[in-house]
Amino acid sequence: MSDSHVENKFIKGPRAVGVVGAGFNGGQPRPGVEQGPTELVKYGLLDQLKTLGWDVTFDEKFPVYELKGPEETGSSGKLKNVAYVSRVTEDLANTVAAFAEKKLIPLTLGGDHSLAMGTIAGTSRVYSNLGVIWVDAHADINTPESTDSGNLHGCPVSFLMGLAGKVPGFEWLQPCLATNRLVYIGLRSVDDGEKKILRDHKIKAFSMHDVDGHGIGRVMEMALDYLGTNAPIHLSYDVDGIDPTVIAATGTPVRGGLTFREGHYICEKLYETGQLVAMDLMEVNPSLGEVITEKEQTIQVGCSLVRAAFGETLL
Ligand SMILES: NC(=[NH2+])NCCC[C@H](N)C(=O)O
Ligand SMILES: [Mn+2]
Ligand SMILES: [Mn+2]
Repeated sequence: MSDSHVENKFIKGPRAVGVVGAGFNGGQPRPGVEQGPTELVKYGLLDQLKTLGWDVTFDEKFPVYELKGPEETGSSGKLKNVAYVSRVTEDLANTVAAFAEKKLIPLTLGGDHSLAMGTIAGTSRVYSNLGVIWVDAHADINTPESTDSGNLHGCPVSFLMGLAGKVPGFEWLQPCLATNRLVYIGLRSVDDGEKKILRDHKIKAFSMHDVDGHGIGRVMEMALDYLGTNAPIHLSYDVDGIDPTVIAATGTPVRGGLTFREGHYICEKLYETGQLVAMDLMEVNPSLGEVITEKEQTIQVGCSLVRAAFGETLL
């Protein structure tokens, strides 16, 4: 059993977490995800952290972000809500950076995953050589050109890496994450354009196929090896990385995901390393949950098995 008081390599002194409630849904079309932080807090998350011996500071400034006006819903090319996402993520970057500077571990509760533009931009201001572990069914690395949906929660990684080019409205966000400072775990729904980006930039990715093949223990070992034992690590956790039989209330569920244990092992292992300096918990949408009939399920699984046999999940 590991000691529950592992010393953090980067944050000495009191164990303090800065919780940011980021109730925001502008990076995708499904309402409800803005209630994620409120529900997590209502369920007792803050008290649970305190019970574990953490000093908890809760930023209550933005329980739910509000659209300022119609100009924020305007699109730019294929991208939707550019002004809205830009304003909120810039704000979030400042909030997260302020916590990190004060030696708190920022824990951002989403909200949709476009928020990671803000959280990772924020921590990268404070920590050099930051590594990111991105747990997700999706790669979220679409560019303004490659995106089909135009939803910005499918794009944060390309924005952070500077692969999106200069996006009007996003002048505040400068490239702050090198292509070799990120590792994905759990991928299984990656768009063709994204696969090309991953290959072209040799981005480190452990798909579900890799998790099956190596086991989650070995995958974490390789991920940590890759980022380095002396690097601060930001964990950006999209709950849809976990299987929908476990996590149903999320906007873009994909079957065949991490088990309950695999999902937890990632967090436990990171804690053990003492390298975790920030965490996001994203895409919790309390208003969702899916019920489908047996007939639909059979057709869906049949198609999905055929697609798997024909290369769909190959990166
Ligand atoms: N954070 C997420 N759940 N992202 C889902 C992205 C899905 C798809 N790749 C898109 O670009 O729209
Ligand atoms: Mn996802
Ligand atoms: Mn995501």
